[in-house]
Amino acid sequence: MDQPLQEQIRRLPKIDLHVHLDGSVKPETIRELARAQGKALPEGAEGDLTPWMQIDETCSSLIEYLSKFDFVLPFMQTAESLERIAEEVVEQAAASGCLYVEVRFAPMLHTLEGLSAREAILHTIAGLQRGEQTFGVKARVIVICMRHDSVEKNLEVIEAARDYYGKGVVAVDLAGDEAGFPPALHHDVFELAARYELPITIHAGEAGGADNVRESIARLGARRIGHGVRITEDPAVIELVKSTRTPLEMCPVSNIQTKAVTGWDAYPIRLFMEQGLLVTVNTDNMTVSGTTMNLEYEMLAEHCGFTLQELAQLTVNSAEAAFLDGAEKEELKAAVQNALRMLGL
Ligand SMILES: O=c1[nH]cnc2c1ncn2[C@@H]1O[C@H](CO)[C@@H](O)[C@H]1O
Ligand SMILES: [Zn+2]
Repeated sequence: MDQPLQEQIRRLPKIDLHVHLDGSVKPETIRELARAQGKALPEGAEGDLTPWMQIDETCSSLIEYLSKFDFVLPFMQTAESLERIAEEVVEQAAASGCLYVEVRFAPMLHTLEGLSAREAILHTIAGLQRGEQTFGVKARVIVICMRHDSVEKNLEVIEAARDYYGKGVVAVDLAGDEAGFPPALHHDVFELAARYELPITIHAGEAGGADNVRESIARLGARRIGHGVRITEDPAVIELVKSTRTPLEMCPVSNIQTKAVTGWDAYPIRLFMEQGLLVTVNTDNMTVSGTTMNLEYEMLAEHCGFTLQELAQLTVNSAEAAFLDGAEKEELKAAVQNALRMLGL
């Protein structure tokens, strides 16, 4: 990529609304946590741990992509590890010029050694707050229900999220194996979330079809959609996303890796923008996908011909789509506009 454009992308303000905590752990941190926690790393994991944590070009599906998370989760079962990793996600976001991040994680995945779901949330918020103070990037939590978990377990997650709503938590989500566990299984869970007036985002239209997006908006009350790339399969769903002004949290590098689309040529981001959808661009998993916000924007410039103005518009969209309330949201929008003005954009 030509140097000046890369440099200009670095200076653009950015916002990451879709980044998983457990998919964004620095490899050196896992080595240090393993040592501190007295846990062995698998045989052969002597040098750089990146290959154990990052997917490569041979990835054929979301299922294969999700297998990478098994490596890190054993080291993310303590208060200290959650706080440190959360803080380091904010550090990485700062390095990519982010003004704001919404970091998501599934508390139940961190309860294997005695932490409760509430404690997992509390410590993740504490880590993000430390990161916010140190690196100057505002950071909030999205609490995830896993698709393969029972309704009872996910109702518990919603209860825990509710306790921290407005105290660091901004929304709830549904993630995991979309093809194996359709949205219909989770009606009761998101009905409770809606009753508590928790904002909802749902991973849909990634490893499943456009119907999952329709169902997530119409039946689960989703206010944003994670990915949504496969709404191309049904014009009526595109229309629904448009008429409800539902922002799409697109994650280009991840979507190419999980084969949600066949390749960059088929990546529908430009199509969605032309159709008037509110599109945002995010990392999904910085370590698993080997990406950063800077790299996502560079890829769009390189493969989809995005100009600097078009990239700037994506950040404006993200500020609009953020799960922040009144004054805080206005502040974020103003910060984006200020930063763009300083760049002459
Ligand atoms: O792109 C994705 N689609 C669906 N599920 C995902 C994706 N990325 C991560 N996770 C799942 O979310 C869990 C909590 O962060 C991760 O452990 C992973 O299983
Ligand atoms: Zn995701």
